[in-house]
Amino acid sequence: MLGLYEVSAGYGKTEVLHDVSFEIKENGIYILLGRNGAGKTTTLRVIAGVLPPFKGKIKKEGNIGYLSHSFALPQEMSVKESLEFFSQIIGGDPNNVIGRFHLEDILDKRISSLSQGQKKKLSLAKVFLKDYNIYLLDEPTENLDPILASEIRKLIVSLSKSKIIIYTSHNLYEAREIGNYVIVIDKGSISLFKPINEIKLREYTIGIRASEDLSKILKGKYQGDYFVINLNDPAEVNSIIQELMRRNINIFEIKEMRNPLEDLLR
Ligand SMILES: Nc1ncnc2c1ncn2[C@@H]1O[C@H](COP(=O)(O)OP(=O)(O)OP(=O)(O)O)[C@@H](O)[C@H]1O
Repeated sequence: MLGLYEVSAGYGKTEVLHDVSFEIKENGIYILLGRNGAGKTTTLRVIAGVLPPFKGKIKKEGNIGYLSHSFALPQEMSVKESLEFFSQIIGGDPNNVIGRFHLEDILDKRISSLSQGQKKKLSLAKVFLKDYNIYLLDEPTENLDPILASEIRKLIVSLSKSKIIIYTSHNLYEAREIGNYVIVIDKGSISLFKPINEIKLREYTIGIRASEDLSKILKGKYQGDYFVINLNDPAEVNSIIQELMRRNINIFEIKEMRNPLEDLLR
């Protein structure tokens, strides 16, 4: 369980979060969305306890693992030394994370010489050294190659059955793929807190490039080369493809034109 009750917070005299309230009782992945500077990182910092709020109450049951955006790794240590150091402080066995986060080849490298993605892998390894009840993950897949990003998403999805995970991301496709709930923060205030399914189902827009004029066959309109169709459910794509194939129309391309989550940030 995690609850924020009329929490205001900021830096110096500047208030960044204004009366933020929400309660999380169910396990799952809560995607925290918002424009740059909206207050996502500040929200996570307040929950993690590294930034004391100006006012309000925070209730947390269980321990918290925090993947910070700006976590300072010990630059002079090697990857291996840093993992041993973290495990002495917070517990856990480095051997359990070395393979999981593909750190084998960089164990002897100094942290100061790592790429951004390698640093991210190490920061993730630190968070997953130990088992927590609540995970706060600030852009966990940023700077990762697509293979590792996909593995991290799978790991997070499998964990989410028994954990509360708050996840910030600017990747709306990723958010849609793995999120159970979406929390939108707009200029320091919560503007939406909803199951992601309800948002997914609202509208789905695809564009089709094909060998024939589709306006005589389907409901929609042309935008450039693409015939654009609004669907209520992504599964409707299947019947459209079948219909076009039945008419011997060649489909060159089908793409998603707009992600419904985008609308939440406007
Ligand atoms: N250490 C700090 N000192 C002063 N102001 C800060 C500090 N950190 C953040 N801010 C300000 O607080 C506001 C919210 O920042 P925050 O990092 O929480 O936003 P965010 O939603 O995580 O943004 P982004 O998507 O760009 O990472 C911004 O206006 C930012 O300039």
